Amino acid sequence: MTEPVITVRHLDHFFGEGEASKQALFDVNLAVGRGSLTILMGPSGSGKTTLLTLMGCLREVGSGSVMLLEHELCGADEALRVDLRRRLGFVFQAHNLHDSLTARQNVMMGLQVHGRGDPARHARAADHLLGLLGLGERLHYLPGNLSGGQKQRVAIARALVSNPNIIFADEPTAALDKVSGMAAVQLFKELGRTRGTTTVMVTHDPRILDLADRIVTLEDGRIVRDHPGPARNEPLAAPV
Ligand SMILES: Nc1ncnc2c1ncn2[C@@H]1O[C@H](COP(=O)(O)OP(=O)(O)OP(=O)(O)O)[C@@H](O)[C@H]1O
Repeated sequence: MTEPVITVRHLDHFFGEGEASKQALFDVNLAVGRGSLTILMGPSGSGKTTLLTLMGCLREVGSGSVMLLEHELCGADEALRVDLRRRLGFVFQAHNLHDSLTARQNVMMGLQVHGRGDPARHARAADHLLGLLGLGERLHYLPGNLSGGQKQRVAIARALVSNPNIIFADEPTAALDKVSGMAAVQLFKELGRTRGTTTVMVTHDPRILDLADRIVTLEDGRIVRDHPGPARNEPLAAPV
């Protein structure tokens, strides 16, 4: 594996406190290599989203260890987590686009949270990604005039435009047809190859599995399988 950008050790997670407390993750251990595409699978309620949000600094890590980009998240303060989140891209099912902004402007929002910059350069970066995702003709459309799949692709472009170190995606292709779903995941892979961008993705989409470097399956809050995906380009074992 390339050097890990995420290392999870003995991670437990509980929702609620006292008698109402419910354990959602049990002793999860995982290392994710730079530039790889890791898929998290498993039945509903198995803990995929919980794990993704813990690794993505969207929840506090209370037990065990998560090293993210060389920083420990267990006990990390909000300032560090905010700082780290700036280096991450998120694609979630509820795409949270701004209804009053065009596709281009929504994607540019992904850059504006990083501070001021040259608006013309931001627009060019947004247009480039929207073009790669097949929305070059829809730059000036408002979300209300886009289909569910087109909105999802705008959300993907917004997550990618800041050139994040790691992309966390929860069912990013659920609303997409086969061609645009594959194109989106190919783009994640391409970014992995050319820029070392790492992707961790929850999906039930069997069409995507062929593109995975790694497939991790959760059940009842535990990793029950962790194996190389078909696209893994390293040899499975060192030759002897
Ligand atoms: N905010 C919460 N409060 C209490 N329990 C929660 C909360 N979020 C998740 N859970 C519970 O934690 C467990 C894991 O949920 P999680 O959403 O991580 O599963 P999942 O594998 O992502 O499921 P799905 O595929 O349906 O999204 C479930 O039993 C769920 O009910």
